[in-house]
Amino acid sequence: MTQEPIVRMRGLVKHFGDVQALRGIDMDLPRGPVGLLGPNGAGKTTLIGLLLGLVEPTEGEASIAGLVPKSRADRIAIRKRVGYMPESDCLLPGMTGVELVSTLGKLTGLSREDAMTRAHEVLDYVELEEARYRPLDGYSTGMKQRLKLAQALVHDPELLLLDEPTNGLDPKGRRHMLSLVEDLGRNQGKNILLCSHLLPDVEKTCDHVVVVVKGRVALQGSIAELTAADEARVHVEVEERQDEFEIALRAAGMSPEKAPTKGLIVTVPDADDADAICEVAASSGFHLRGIDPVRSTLEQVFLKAVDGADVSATGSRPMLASEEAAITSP
Ligand SMILES: Nc1ncnc2c1ncn2[C@@H]1O[C@H](COP(=O)(O)OP(=O)(O)OP(=O)(O)O)[C@@H](O)[C@H]1O
Repeated sequence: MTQEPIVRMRGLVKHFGDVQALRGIDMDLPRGPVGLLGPNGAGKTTLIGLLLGLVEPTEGEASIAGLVPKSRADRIAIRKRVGYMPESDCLLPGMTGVELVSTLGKLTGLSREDAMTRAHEVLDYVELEEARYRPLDGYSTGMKQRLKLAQALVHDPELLLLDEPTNGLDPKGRRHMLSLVEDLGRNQGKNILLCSHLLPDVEKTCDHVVVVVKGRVALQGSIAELTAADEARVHVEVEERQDEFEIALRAAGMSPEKAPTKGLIVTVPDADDADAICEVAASSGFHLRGIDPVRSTLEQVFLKAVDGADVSATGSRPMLASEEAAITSP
């Protein structure tokens, strides 16, 4: 049986004066960890604001687990069922970590005792051990980000909205944050909407992706399906004499190209039907080392989706895997 989508959006439009932040979003968000990707200004934060009832739509409607943010009663119910980790600093100066998390837990409707018990549990989870008793003003950026995640988790919500959780983190802090998000989605079965402009973050933690460009959904689907084997292309390697094999393939009417590292990429009518390549190899005495369907990377899928949109300026589009080295190298 297919599960109900956790979030539904129908005809969502949002204008800020002349700015058309969202231009008609229709989307059913599946359960599990979902990445919300898009260039700066695409409308991601506006979408999250609409889901939380912090922003009113100009047109259309959104719902979370059947609850509608524009209804006041539903907004209160949504607060109990949704955990929100904002991109901006939301921490109250002067408080200790445990005071902040338990206070925000009470605001979601937990009793004093439950809020305190849960605060300790989630602070353990994000590894803020003894730091929990220190004023949060002295926390490092990484500790503050983990504290923000802890407050989003305190009431064990059904849906987590995480807005740029790795923002400002050094490589070690980023790895730690991603391992927590991955654990929440993959091992603890949390529904997550991870809003990010970092493509590798989404690739590591999410099963499903939604790409928003200029206020519209440019692409959505399961990452496995979107990057599934390209039906028409296979990667071929021979034991030796690759150049001669390439010539033999051309003579047989195919158009092989050199693969970026080694081997050849050959376009065939169907990736499962590589018989023609095997026949060329057998008839000319080449020993095949392997024939594998070519998979797309999320990076290629993303670039295809935003084709036509202006993604050329550095910093105005999600970071690609090839650029990840800069943020992952120690
Ligand atoms: N309160 C507001 N008043 C006016 N314009 C706004 C407001 N909030 C957002 N916008 C505009 O709406 C558009 C979408 O903004 P939004 O913050 O939702 O994008 P985003 O995808 O989250 O971008 P970023 O990754 O930079 O945070 C932008 O052009 C932005 O300038």
